[in-house]
Amino acid sequence: MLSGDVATGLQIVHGDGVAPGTSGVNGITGATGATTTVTVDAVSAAWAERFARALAPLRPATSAQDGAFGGSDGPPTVPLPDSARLLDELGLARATPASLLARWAAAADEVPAGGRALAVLGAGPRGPLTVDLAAEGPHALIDGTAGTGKTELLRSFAASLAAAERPDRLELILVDGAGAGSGAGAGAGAGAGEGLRVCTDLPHVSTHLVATDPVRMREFAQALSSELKRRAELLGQQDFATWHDRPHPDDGENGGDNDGAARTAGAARVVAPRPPGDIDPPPSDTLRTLNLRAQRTAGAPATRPRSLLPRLVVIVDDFDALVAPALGSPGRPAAGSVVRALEAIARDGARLGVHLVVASGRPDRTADTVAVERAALRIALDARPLDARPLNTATPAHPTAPTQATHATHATHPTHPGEPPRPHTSPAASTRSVTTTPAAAAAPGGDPAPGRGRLFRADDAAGTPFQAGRVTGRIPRTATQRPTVVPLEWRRMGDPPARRPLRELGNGPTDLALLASALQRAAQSADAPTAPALI
Ligand SMILES: Nc1ncnc2c1ncn2[C@@H]1O[C@H](COP(=O)(O)OP(=O)(O)OP(=O)(O)O)[C@@H](O)[C@H]1O
Repeated sequence: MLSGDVATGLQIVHGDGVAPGTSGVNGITGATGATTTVTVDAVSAAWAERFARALAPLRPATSAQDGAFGGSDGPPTVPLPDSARLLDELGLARATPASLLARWAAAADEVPAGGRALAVLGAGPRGPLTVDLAAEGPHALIDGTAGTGKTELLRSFAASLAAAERPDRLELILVDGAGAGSGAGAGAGAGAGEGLRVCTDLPHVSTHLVATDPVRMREFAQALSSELKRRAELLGQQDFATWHDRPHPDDGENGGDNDGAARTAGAARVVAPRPPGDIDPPPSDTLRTLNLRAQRTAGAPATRPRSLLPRLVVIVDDFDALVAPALGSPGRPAAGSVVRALEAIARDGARLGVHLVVASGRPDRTADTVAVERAALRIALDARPLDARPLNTATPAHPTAPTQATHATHATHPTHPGEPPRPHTSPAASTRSVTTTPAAAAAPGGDPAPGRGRLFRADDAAGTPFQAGRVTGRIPRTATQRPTVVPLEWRRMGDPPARRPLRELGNGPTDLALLASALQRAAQSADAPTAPALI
């Protein structure tokens, strides 16, 4: 019973819950008479409302009601937006060098040896959805039919990896497996048709290969294999994190002229760091292995301390076009060598601090590859909910996940021109990839939104839905003070406030350009050298 002008007097009457009308205290029915009197804090209605709203989104950690409250098997806690801006999900709506430096500094303090490999994929049911390649990978696979947003997600992957860690601790290598400008998504929006090239201004990117020139492709494959060898020799018996965890007396002190033999006692021979790449421009349009590092750091020291062994993430678009190149495609003669180098990463990369992130539009061509088999993180891009997909495509992504009636889709592999016949795919292999037949891209009742997907971690067969963050959208117009009115169900009262729909500036710079510029300035002021180009 609450009394007083602002209801601060509280009398607890201990009742027995019996029928109404029996004797009680102060007219309380069903009470036995025992009372406790307390004085409660006076709070204003506004305070109470704020408190209630703050509590409303909280859910029991484990509860029988998990399903109702959006536990892992239940409905999403927050409905996914139709589109998401990567910079918002990163908390970098105004990407500034200072905000990036703060992030990198936090990473240096908190992260286990070897540095961060964190990527924000986009908006998930409980806020930004993040994957950690170091802890949950080491490798990731993105499956999706044409136009579902694979290239854009790879770009966002690269951008958010870069936002999380300094360029001297994280290096990115980009491969456009089908050549830039191919694919159904090549026609619209900023960066359309450019493949991963739009990411080359990120200071973390050392090398960008477009798989159209056999000579450069072979050079690339050889250089990548040499890099793995260099790392294996440098690390000896240790793994990447252990190596970084050990004291490095020459770190940053003498520019690496001491090969660190003492600190790596017991380690194998220490090999020279990669030489910086040449500074010649790419000889032709189709031959696009850019020497980015040399262009950006003209005048920088030619080598870096040997102890600077960054984590390396190799991001590959159109992996299927490398595995089964089309007849007559210019890169076809050398595609096998690139695939073999990538597969060496899939096999040995974990210990060497090298990660592989591949996107495939044709799981029937890539399901049997080591790169796909070793991908512990799997992303299926498909706009429709799982229950709206044909049975043979609604496949649990992870090999250890229970399988459904899924074997029909890829029961046989087409043999591509020039390829030896391949063995009949086992049912298990056919469930390794997550995507769908080409027809699955069309949702009933309209086009699916690109970027809608589901992340499958090793221990999560059901997967987590998300809307991929877009990073090549134009910087949105600045916010106005106009109120936004949105209908809200009462069950959603505790959700974070709805965001105003984005209105992009027609021809302004893209978010990616904004972020890359801020990253470059941050890298410069942090004196964070990046790896030399691979070739
Ligand atoms: N997360 C996203 N949000 C909004 N639009 C997106 C998103 N991802 C992709 N798009 C748009 O969808 C179209 C196709 O995207 P993208 O090229 O990344 O698809 P894709 O799966 O790589 O296609 P393809 O296999 O044909 O190369 C592009 O116009 C792109 O701008």
